[in-house]
Amino acid sequence: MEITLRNVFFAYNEGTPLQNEVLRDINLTLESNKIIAVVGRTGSGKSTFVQHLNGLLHPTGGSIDVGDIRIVHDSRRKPLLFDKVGMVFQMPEHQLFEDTVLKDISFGPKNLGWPAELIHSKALQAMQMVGLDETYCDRSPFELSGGEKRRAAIAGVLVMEPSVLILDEPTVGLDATGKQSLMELMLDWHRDKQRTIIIVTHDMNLLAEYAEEVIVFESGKVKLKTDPLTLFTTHRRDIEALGLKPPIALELVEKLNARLSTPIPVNSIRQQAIQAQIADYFLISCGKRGS
Ligand SMILES: Nc1ncnc2c1ncn2[C@@H]1O[C@H](COP(=O)(O)OP(=O)(O)OP(=O)(O)O)[C@@H](O)[C@H]1O
Repeated sequence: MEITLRNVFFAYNEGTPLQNEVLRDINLTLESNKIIAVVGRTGSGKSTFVQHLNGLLHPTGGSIDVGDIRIVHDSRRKPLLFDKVGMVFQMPEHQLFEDTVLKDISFGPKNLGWPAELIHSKALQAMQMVGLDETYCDRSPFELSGGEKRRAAIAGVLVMEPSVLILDEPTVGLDATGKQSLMELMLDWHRDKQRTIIIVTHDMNLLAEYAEEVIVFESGKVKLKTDPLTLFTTHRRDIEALGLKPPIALELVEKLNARLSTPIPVNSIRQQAIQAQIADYFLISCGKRGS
C-alpha cells in the first residue's frame, strides 16, 4: 500500500501559546513493499511523522493518502488506520496489559469485532511469526523476558495483518543476538507477506543491514530520501553533520582502503557483502583467485 504526503505540516498545541510546529512541508511517497528507515537527530520529528501514517496524529496542513484513504486537517473526519498501518512503539512491552499472552494479542481483533475462531487462529499465526510457540498462550506477559515481551507486543500488531508495519526504535534495549533475531523475523514477515516496513532508528548498522530506502529528517523537514549506500557515500558529510555515523562495516573497508594501493570498491554497505568483498580482494591479491 502506497502512502503519499503532500505539503504536510503539523504543530502540537495548535492555536495555543504553546504551539510547536514540528513537521514542515513534507512531500513524500512511500512505495509499497519496501523496508524504509527514518533517521535524524533526536527531536527532528521522526516519531511525530510516523504517527501521522496510521492516523494517530492528523496534519494541521496538507494531506496524507494511505492507500485510498485521505487524511486531512478536518476535525469532523478522523480516520483511524490501526488495522492497515500497524505501529510498534518504542519499548512496546510497556503496552502489554492483559493477563495472558493470547488475550493480549487478541485485543485488537476483538475490538474490531472479528469472530472468536478467526481471532484464535490469527493470534496463533502471529505468535508463530514472532517465534513464540503455543506454550506461551496462557503465560502472563509480565513474566516473559524483555525480548519475549517485545515479540508478544509485535504479534499484537501483526495479528491485524497490516499492509504497513511501523517500528519505532525496534531494537533498543536488546542485546546483539536479540537485535538480530528480531530483525530477521521482521525481514521474514516482509518477504513472506510482501508488505512495507518503516523503521525509525538511530542504529546505522541496522539501517545498513536491512533498509532499502532512507528518509533523513532535519528540524521537521525531509532533508533527503535516498538508498543507504548513496547516503553513506555521496551524502556522507550531510549525515555526519547530523551526528549520524556510518556503519562499522563501511568504516572498516575505508580504513583498509587507506592502506591499500588498489582500494576495495564500496558497492554495498551490508556487513556480509563487505566481508565477502574483503575476502575476495585478499584471495585475488594472493593470486589464489582469478580477478
Ligand atoms: N505531545 C507533544 N506535545 C508537544 N510537543 C511534542 C510532543 N511530542 C513531541 N513533541 C516535540 O516535537 C518535537 C519532535 O519530537 P519527536 O518525538 O517527533 O522527535 P524524534 O525525532 O522522534 O525524537 P527521538 O529521536 O528523540 O525519538 C520535539 O521538539 C518534541 O519536544
